[in-house]
Amino acid sequence: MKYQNPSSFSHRQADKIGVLITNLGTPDAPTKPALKRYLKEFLSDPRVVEVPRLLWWLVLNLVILNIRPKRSAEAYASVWSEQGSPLLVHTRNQAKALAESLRAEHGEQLVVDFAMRYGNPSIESRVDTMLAQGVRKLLVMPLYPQYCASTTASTFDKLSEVLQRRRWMPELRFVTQYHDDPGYIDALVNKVRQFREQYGNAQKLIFSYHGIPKRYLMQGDPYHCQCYKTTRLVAKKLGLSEDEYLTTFQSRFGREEWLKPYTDETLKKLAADGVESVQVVCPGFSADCLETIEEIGEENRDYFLQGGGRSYAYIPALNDDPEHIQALEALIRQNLQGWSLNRNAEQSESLAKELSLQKSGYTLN
Ligand SMILES: C=CC1=C(C)c2cc3[nH]c(cc4nc(cc5[nH]c(cc1n2)c(C)c5CCC(=O)O)C(CCC(=O)O)=C4C)c(C)c3C=C
Ligand SMILES: [Fe+2]
Ligand SMILES: [Fe+2]
Repeated sequence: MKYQNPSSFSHRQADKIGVLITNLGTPDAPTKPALKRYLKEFLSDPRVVEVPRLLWWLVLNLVILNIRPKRSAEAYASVWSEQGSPLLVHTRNQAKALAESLRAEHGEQLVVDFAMRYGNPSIESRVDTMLAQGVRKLLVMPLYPQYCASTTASTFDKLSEVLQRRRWMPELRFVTQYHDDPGYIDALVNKVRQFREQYGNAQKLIFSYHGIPKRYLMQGDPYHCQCYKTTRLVAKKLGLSEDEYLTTFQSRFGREEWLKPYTDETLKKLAADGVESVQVVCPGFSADCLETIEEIGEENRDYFLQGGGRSYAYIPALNDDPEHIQALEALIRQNLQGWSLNRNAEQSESLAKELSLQKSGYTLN
């Protein structure tokens, strides 16, 4: 069937509102075959690698997927816990905390879940579960504070690809960014403050964001500007002067130029210039993952300390900190406005009355 319906659909279901938070995704296991599957899906996305398809197919399948999975599997193994990949664990906890606080107020009418753009749990599986539960209004919120076509728009592509194959699509809302949201900014400010109260200050606070090719910025992607604005708002609230903080970009991939200054080169230079202490915060990552724990927490620490620096600290992501959950909850409420959450009994009735199938002689499976 070209257009599918959820198998458990029933006209007797009351309408529900769904909130789906998403993140990038992660391999199913820290192994070479799992990494090959994950990287193939991720790096085949034309929103991520904007290169002519045939050329990229050859490079990806003949070179990258024969080299990278082994190296990446080793890196993932170093951050993996008993519960799984950090990104999966934190995102699951975020969804659980949001479900608890939102459902405490709105009850069964609201369904909260999470999905991953690549790998599992897939957007397709979670959207189908929601449709089967009777979700007729769906709010999707990718946990990328700064908009980027490679992440935010790619999530929308996937969502619309799934819904293109469904008979009954829900009403839809999609959050594209929250880089300057006051709740998000305050959560970051307090995270840095609390860290500094406990461990003391550093000469420099580095705001490190995931990089993208510079080409994407030149072609109009607002990501770079939104990163700088997040930094500026946080630094201002912290009362930092211009020489006390920096914005940098990490996680380069491939040979072309990415957004500069690069985090690793900056840390090497700071050490060489005699800076003794730095703290690094990664506001673009709503959850700790390989790129923060291993790349910032370990690899870049080594660059700085081996280059002559004396003190290096990574300030963890907001993860499921109560203040982060509150900020996300406020954003969700804001975006649910007008979707009546406290419907009266009459409105909550199912479609069973209007479509009295038995009476008209139809049966639906
Ligand atoms: C190839 C190009 C890539 C672009 C463009 C890119 C943009 C981008 N990525 C994130 C967030 C994350 N990326 C993560 C891992 C990761 N990213 C790339 C490549 C690009 N990212 C690769 C190949 C990998 C896999 C890891 C590896 O093999 O080295 C992660 C971590 C996932 C995890 O499981 O822990 C996140 C999160 C953003 C926000 C972004 C653009 C703004
Ligand atoms: Fe990435
Ligand atoms: Fe900019």
